[in-house]
Amino acid sequence: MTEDSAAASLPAEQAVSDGPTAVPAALEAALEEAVRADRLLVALDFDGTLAPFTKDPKDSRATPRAEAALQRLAVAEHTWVGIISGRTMDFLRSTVDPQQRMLLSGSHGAEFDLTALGPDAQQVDIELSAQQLVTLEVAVEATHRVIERYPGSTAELKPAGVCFHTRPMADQSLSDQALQEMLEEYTALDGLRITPGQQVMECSVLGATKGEGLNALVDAVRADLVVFAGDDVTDEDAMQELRAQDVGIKVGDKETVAAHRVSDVHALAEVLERLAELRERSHSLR
Ligand SMILES: O=P(O)(O)OC[C@H]1O[C@H](O[C@H]2O[C@H](CO)[C@@H](O)[C@H](O)[C@H]2O)[C@H](O)[C@@H](O)[C@@H]1O
Repeated sequence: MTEDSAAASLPAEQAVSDGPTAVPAALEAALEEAVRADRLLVALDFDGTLAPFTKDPKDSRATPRAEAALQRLAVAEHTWVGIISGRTMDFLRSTVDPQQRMLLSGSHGAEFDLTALGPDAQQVDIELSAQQLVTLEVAVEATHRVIERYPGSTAELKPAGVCFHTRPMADQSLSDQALQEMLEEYTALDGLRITPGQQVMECSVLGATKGEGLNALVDAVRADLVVFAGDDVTDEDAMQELRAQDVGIKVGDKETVAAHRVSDVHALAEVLERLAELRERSHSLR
């Protein structure tokens, strides 16, 4: 049994309840330790972790509680908030962090905007070779072929890839079938990194992972300790990079190497609130 599955099996009254939060006891203990770090990075996936799923990807937003906690953490001393997402940098800049307080890694670790650290900070944009552009075009054509066969499915175009969405489809078994067909189409093509997700099948002509995204943020702020949360398969690439002292939190019930688990975006928002509160308190005592 992992530390947190032990915590999850505790009776409700044994969960720590302090003010508005009810964080599992093992996770509460890990957060109390984490806030003692000199340099703390709080790194988060976006969809399914901060934001509930929506039919149209353009509509998704972090929950108000998560957003408020992130803003508190982003202005806390020696504390940085990072977003490591499959979303495009345009979406992260315009919708997730318009106030430019966060470190951003988009397209699953392929692009970065670290200007929250200062005007000279690193920015990495996506540049594709001629061959990669051709591969991307072929992948987009394959996506449209499957969309024609499955009404309701949609495509989300990205600078280095394409995301095939089935959430708008009413019939779950047809949605599963469509995802399988999309996987087969992408697998038949060379030069693609394929990442299944929550009612999406995504491919990219770049091989970057969220593990690389996380390591770049850790290096940029020289973080002693990371708290990372994510819900999906691609987040496991970042979970795998966590060090002994770091805190990994899985959102939802998918398989994970993380030591801790919470049920959904709302439970994660409570954890972030608690983290903000503990970090502020620990600084006020220094
Ligand atoms: O790494 P993430 O921040 O979790 O992004 C992964 C993909 O998330 C988005 O798709 C998911 O959220 C959509 C909006 O709620 C939902 O419609 C879809 O079913 C989910 O899979 C996003 O649209 C993709 O671009 C991201 O790669």
